[in-house]
Amino acid sequence: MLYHVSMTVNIPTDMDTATVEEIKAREKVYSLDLQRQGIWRHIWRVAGQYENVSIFDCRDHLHLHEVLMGLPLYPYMNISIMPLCRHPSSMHEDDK
Ligand SMILES: O=C(O)CC1=CCC(=O)O1
Repeated sequence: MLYHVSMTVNIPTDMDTATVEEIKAREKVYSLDLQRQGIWRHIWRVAGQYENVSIFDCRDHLHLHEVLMGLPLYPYMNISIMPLCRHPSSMHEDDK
């Protein structure tokens, strides 16, 4: 199942820089691993915001939930989710 997910990151301004960098580094490793597995299909930066728009390909809602809960930045995110289904006019067979 495909999901449109937007994540807005709000790291507390009083968190020390080394901790922020360590969490961001873990977030990148986690994200790249999911991208390699084909679970995190796309990620874009929202211009001018500390926000991304992503497409996830998960088995079901519970799988998506577990993937998102595992994000190192999860405690500092607001997340919005839209489940997607294939548009009848889509020419992409894997849009499902
Ligand atoms: O910077 C972000 O939008 C949060 C994030 C998700 C994956 C990643 O590497 O950073």
